[in-house]
Amino acid sequence: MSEHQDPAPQDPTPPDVRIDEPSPPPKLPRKVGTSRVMRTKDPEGDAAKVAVLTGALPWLKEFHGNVVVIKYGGHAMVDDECRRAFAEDMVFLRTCGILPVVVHGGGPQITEMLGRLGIGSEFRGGLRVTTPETIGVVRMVLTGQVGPDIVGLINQHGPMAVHLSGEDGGLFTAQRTTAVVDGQPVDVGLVGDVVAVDPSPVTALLAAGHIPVVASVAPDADGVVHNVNADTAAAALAAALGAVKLVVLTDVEGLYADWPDRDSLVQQIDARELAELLPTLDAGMIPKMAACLRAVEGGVRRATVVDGRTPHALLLETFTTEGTGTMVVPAKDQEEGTA
Ligand SMILES: Nc1ncnc2c1ncn2[C@@H]1O[C@H](COP(=O)(O)OP(=O)(O)O)[C@@H](O)[C@H]1O
Ligand SMILES: CC(=O)N[C@@H](CCC(=O)OP(=O)(O)O)C(=O)O
Repeated sequence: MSEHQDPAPQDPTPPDVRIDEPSPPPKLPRKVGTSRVMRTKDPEGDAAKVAVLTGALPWLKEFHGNVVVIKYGGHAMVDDECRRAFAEDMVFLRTCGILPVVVHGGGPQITEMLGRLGIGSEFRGGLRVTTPETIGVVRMVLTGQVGPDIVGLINQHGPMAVHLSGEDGGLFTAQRTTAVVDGQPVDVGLVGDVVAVDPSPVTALLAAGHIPVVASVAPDADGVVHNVNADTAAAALAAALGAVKLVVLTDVEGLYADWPDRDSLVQQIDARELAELLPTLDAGMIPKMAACLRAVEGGVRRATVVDGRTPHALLLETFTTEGTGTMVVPAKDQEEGTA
């Protein structure tokens, strides 16, 4: 596998969702502690700091004014330090003129709430078996608990984040789907795939200087609400927004080609190689890697799976050439038409 690549030439988002001049983010309150302190000379330390800052320049140029979709998985939300770091990273991106859009999961939080209500959880092919009783709990936890918690964390830095779900403003239309187990389709109840996206509620929030935070429940064409895997929702939204990048934050270092062999971490993989590997993957990774593939095939230039348990892994991934985690790129002959 080769290294993470240098920035590709600037390539704007499609005209219908393009945000030409992002409005400046709201002014952040001035914090005590930003003044300089006396320190001893440290030329080597200073040179390292300068190298980090100048090394970020090509990436700042590449992403400025462009949408980056961040999938924030429920397993990456459990540690307080990581949650605070995640919120800082969102504000960092927005303050740099990048347009972050968060799509959040909440699988463990849903499982916990179902347990408290005496309802069991079953997953098939990485998807939750969702009964009419379960979908009520999924909707309540994602839109009434996990989403507002993320908004609250980000908004400690200023009133930037706004929550919405796939039900709001016609954002997502779902269609009932099946899981794939041993190559066979399996019914998992009220679980949907995203078959249409109207990104205008999200682009309106971006244009107003906000950070949209999106929950992955969505109505079908008849208005019946479905449970959508958050990786799937993030990929569909990233493609519809013409995002330059999808970053998936999870609880593992990246994709292991030969799970659980820790020597098999994949640094970079192209869409064709991933399509071949996909049928061999275990449950949790199937929707995640299928989502990365879908995003890249939908025109997103890069999709990366990053360890959300490491504070600021997202910044490392975004602003360094080495990156971190696993990066999915278009296959060479697919690269041309890629956004
Ligand atoms: N090939 C693989 N590479 C990495 N992780 C894998 C692989 N196969 C299965 N996994 C499991 O998938 C988990 C991530 O999926 P999941 O729990 O659904 O994450 P999230 O809640 O972030 O969506 C990892 O913690 C790991 O246990
Ligand atoms: C259909 C399906 O499985 N939906 C997921 C939605 C939440 C999610 O995807 O959360 P994570 O990203 O934290 O896994 C679920 O019910 O758990």
